Amino acid sequence: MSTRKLSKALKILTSDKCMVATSDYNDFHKMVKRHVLTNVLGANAQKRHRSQRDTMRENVASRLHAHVNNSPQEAINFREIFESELFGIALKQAIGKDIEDSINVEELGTTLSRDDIFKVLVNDMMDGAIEVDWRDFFPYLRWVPNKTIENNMKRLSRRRIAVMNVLIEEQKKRIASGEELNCYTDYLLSEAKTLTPEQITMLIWETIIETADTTLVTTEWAMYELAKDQKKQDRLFEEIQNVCGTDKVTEEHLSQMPYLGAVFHETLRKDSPVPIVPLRYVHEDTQLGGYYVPAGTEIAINIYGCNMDKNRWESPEEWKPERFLEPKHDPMDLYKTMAFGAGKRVCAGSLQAMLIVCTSIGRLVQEFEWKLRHGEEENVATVGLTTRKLHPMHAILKPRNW
Ligand code: HEM
Repeated sequence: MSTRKLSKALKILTSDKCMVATSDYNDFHKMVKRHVLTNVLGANAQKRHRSQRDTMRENVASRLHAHVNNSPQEAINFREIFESELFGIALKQAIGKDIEDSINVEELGTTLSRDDIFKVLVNDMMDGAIEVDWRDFFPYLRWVPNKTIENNMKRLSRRRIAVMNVLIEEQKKRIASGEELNCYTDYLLSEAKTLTPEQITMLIWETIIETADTTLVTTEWAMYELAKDQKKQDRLFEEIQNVCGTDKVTEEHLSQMPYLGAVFHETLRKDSPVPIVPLRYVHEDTQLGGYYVPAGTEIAINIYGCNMDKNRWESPEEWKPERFLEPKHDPMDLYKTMAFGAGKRVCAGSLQAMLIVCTSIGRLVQEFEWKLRHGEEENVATVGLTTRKLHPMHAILKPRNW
């Protein structure tokens, strides 16, 4: 049951399954998953991209300090800063560099700023992915035209491809001038000879959208929970002080900080960023948990439901990192909440997500005391394909002396 079935909207937005995450389970999937792990997301690739993550943490910390220095009483919109820095990492991994100026997209007859590009490549696509075409639910009526949704998806897709083509053309010129960078574009252009230009464009874009969203969602929820619960935040700060002393939190410290790991896992459990695994499609008759599952069945795995099951978790509605400190939990086991799925289609980005989320939370709590803005506690609604907070968290920060 390792293949995917897509909605009409997703078929258009993924250029008919032309991504690792949405492809059928076949040779194409195996090849492109190997490519993304080799150059971007696998353990060795992540070592090579290490300095980008370190730079990101420094940038986030200094932007937060700048805000506190200028307006200490004013609540900060954490998402604005974190999202922008995360997009920077996504671009560096994908095309080798961040976007500093605006770019001219001739095909669209316009010039786009970095924020506009983020919207075209990430936000518009996330919104498009949850467009509901009623024909998905009544396949025997698929012949009835529904041009509004179809045209809208085609427009979004065309804009995304136009922007990606400009970014990739710039990199081709750079490579032709003799400047090579450690990034997915350089790798695919030189190694993936059997892929078409359209496939290469889609695969490069895929790493951008995947880096830019779920990691933000997880970090924002974790900071919300910590800012809401002073005692748990103090406990984490104490652990950071004991382990890091006067050094800044780095990736080397992670294995010595079980409470930080527990904060990560508990956030994935209670605020699962991908609450339902992208639909799996059964391509061969099979057995699952003693049940016969015929080929052609679509399976939706409700991770949120599993993680809120009272028979498995005590008081599941409470955010309690302590539950992950029990000896039965191995802190490096990324799959105890199933937040990253499992099996052949397991998330390829779990290591990157863990490294960025954990070190960011550690550094943010090391630098500042976090308190939610008045009235912020009630803002728990979510919106979108992932569990993005509907209202970005606003917190008041107080620099710590450490
Ligand atoms: C906390 C952050 C993240 C969560 C919770 C998450 C969750 C998931 C889930 C549930 C799946 C489907 C797994 C299945 O069907 O069993 C998935 C697939 C995938 N994810 Fe993630 N993800 C995260 C971060 C990332 C990042 C940062 C990247 C890459 C930059 C990424 C890349 C992928 C890819 C390529 C797949 C498709 C794998 C395949 O189909 O073989 N993910 N993710």
